[in-house]
Amino acid sequence: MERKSCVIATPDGPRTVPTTVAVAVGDWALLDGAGQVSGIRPRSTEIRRLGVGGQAVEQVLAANVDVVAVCAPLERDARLGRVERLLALAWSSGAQPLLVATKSDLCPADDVGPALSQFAASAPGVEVVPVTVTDPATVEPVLAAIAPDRTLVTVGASGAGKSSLINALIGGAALATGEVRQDGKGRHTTAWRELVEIPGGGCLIDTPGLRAVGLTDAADGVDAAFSDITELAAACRFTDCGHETEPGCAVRAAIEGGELDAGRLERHRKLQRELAYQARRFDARAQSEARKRWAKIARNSNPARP
Ligand SMILES: Nc1nc2c(ncn2[C@@H]2O[C@H](COP(=O)(O)OP(=O)(O)OP(=O)(O)O)[C@@H](O)[C@H]2O)c(=O)[nH]1
Ligand SMILES: [Zn+2]
Repeated sequence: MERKSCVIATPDGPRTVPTTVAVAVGDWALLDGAGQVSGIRPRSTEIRRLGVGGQAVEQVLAANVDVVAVCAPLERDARLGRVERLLALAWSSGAQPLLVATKSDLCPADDVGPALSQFAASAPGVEVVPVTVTDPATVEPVLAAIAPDRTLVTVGASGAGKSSLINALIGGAALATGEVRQDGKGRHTTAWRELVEIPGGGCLIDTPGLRAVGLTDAADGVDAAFSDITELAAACRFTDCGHETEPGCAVRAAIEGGELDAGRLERHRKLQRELAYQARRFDARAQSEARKRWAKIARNSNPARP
């Protein structure tokens, strides 16, 4: 997405400047003599998703992020597929994911333990932090993940509590948080992307509500997000085991032994199918563009043709 101007942070505060290159929030901008952005420093990490509307184009949501805080309300039988998809997005960015279980004050006491266990099983290798904005001490582990100079981005469904978490982290009301609609569907409360400095060191990026996240080129991220299944599958008798009825299947054995949730295997399959589908679409788009380019070259080299 090419932008004609962008907002950069300067020692004197934010400034809107023209740009000749596509920039993402978190980029380090290089300014030329005329004061316009003429380049960006190489990115250490990149959070990518499919363009809005599911077009086969990639969109960089944020750059140079160190920690991706996947936000989801703490509840029993939460939408784990959505959490796992965001964790795959986080892993594929190159940043360290963190699972922030928001609004823990709304979770009935009896459900807290089981809900946290479900989150932990959906997030191998990821720290799970329950937080509530009603108790500022609960965000301490998140602050610890940012200090002293790291950048954290929040991702999660609209209404998941991203802006509220950021407010709690900076200890103020810098971002507007929206009222959730009475029908419980929530609404798009943040319409911009913002980079905020935390008084204690580090930076926060708030992205607009991600209702649907299309993964792109995230096979490694999906592998990392499902490292438990990837590791189990390595012990299957057949290297191409489909974990259906094959003999010596370590994945099915883990499900039968109660160590792996059958639903998680299903969700893993679903994400893999989606990735394969997206890869085909990207291929098809690349081929169609190559055809158009060649047609144009052929027309230009033979002006007599229509
Ligand atoms: N009870 C309670 N409510 C919370 C908590 N955190 C957020 N909320 C409420 O949940 C609603 C949504 O919170 P936001 O922080 O605006 O959610 P968001 O993820 O930033 O939403 P978008 O900007 O749409 O992406 C608001 O009404 C908040 O007041 C919490 O810890 N406890
Ligand atoms: Zn198997």
